Amino acid sequence: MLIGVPKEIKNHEYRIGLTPAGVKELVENGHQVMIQHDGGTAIGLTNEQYLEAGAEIVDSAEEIFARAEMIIKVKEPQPVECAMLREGQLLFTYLHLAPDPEQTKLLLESGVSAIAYETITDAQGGLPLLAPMSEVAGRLSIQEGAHSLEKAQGGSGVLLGGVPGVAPGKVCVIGGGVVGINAARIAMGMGADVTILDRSLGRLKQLDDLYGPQLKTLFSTKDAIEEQLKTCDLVIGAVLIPGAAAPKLVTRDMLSLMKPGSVLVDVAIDQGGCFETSQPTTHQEPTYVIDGVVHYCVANMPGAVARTSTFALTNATLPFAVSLANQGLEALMKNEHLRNGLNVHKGQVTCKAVAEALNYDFVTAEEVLNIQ
Ligand SMILES: NC(=O)C1=CN([C@@H]2O[C@H](COP(=O)(O)OP(=O)(O)OC[C@H]3O[C@@H](n4cnc5c(N)ncnc54)[C@H](O)[C@@H]3O)[C@@H](O)[C@H]2O)C=CC1
Ligand SMILES: CC(=O)C(=O)O
Ligand SMILES: [Mg+2]
Repeated sequence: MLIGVPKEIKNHEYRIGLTPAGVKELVENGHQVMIQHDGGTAIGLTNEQYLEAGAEIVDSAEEIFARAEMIIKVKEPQPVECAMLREGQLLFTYLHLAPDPEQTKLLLESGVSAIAYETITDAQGGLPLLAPMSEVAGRLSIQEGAHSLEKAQGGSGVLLGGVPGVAPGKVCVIGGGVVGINAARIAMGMGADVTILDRSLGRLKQLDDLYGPQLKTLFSTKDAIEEQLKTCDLVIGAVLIPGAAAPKLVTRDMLSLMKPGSVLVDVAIDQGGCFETSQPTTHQEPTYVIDGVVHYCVANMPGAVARTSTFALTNATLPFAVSLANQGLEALMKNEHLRNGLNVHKGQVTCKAVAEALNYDFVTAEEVLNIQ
């Protein structure tokens, strides 16, 4: 198969869809890979390294989109990229369609078969291609939150770890999945006072078993969240209902419960955000203030640490990319977990949560792929 990897064009997005090692593996499987010129240069992955791995270096995104049978990316295609997709082509990337009617419409119009990293599943009920970026974003959320608490950033001036004789800052993490546990781990490492909330008692038990009394666990209700808002310095939004728009767990009214200069980091912003006042921001201008509360809502957080993130992402995507390259759509027919990634196929929505969020007819992947 001829595979194309364009340079990412989202604001301050320096990740790339394949590392040179990933290219080498695909080439060894008998495939051809095109990498856009300087696609990885910003993170030290040079054109020479890609050439050595067996890639063809191609000057323009236009040529890559025109020639490739499968496009491998990181972020959801931007409108100019959607315009270059076509029927019969595979798109393998993050999509986050539920909160994004415009992109959904463009993908449907293109006829492309779009497989979203974030809805591919595994046998344990996890999301193996979302997990590596959730690990990055979870860890980064505390780094960004700590920075946003600084006075010069509009924060209250609290040091999360405190110092001898001064209490540490309080961190509340809403959602105890992959983002949540990674955020909690870093916050505890910095010496903060950390509470984590989830609606899954099983998950809270796991977290309690792992961290003991150093981590406080709470069942997530409106009341529990309101109580936390009154005392917390930093709140991390880390909930997910797979494929669906995030539930709004903190309303604008509830901001008045918070101390001035407190910080909300809404990691769930890529699914629309779990705070009512969240609006997607960029690495260039990551924060804004509403009712005295600093909001950090960057939808591509791992792009800030693009080198680490690119290696972590390719580690997880590569086995699926190889399988798609070897078998095309057959790979989806054979593997139900990969099939769960199919969101859009030849003008139809094949992810139930996306169809429900955006009012489209839902057709199962089995139906569109003619699986009996
Ligand atoms: N902004 C960014 O750059 C990035 C954003 N993300 C996003 O972060 C979010 C979380 O991802 P993961 O941790 O991987 O998901 P996950 O599925 O591992 O964890 C989500 C957790 O939320 C819990 N939950 C659901 N409803 C809840 C509620 N009402 N209250 C408390 N907990 C609730 C679930 O029980 C689950 O434990 C997703 O929207 C994901 O797309 C992930 C990576 C990067
Ligand atoms: C998961 C996601 O949206 C990201 O890594 O940018
Ligand atoms: Mg989007």
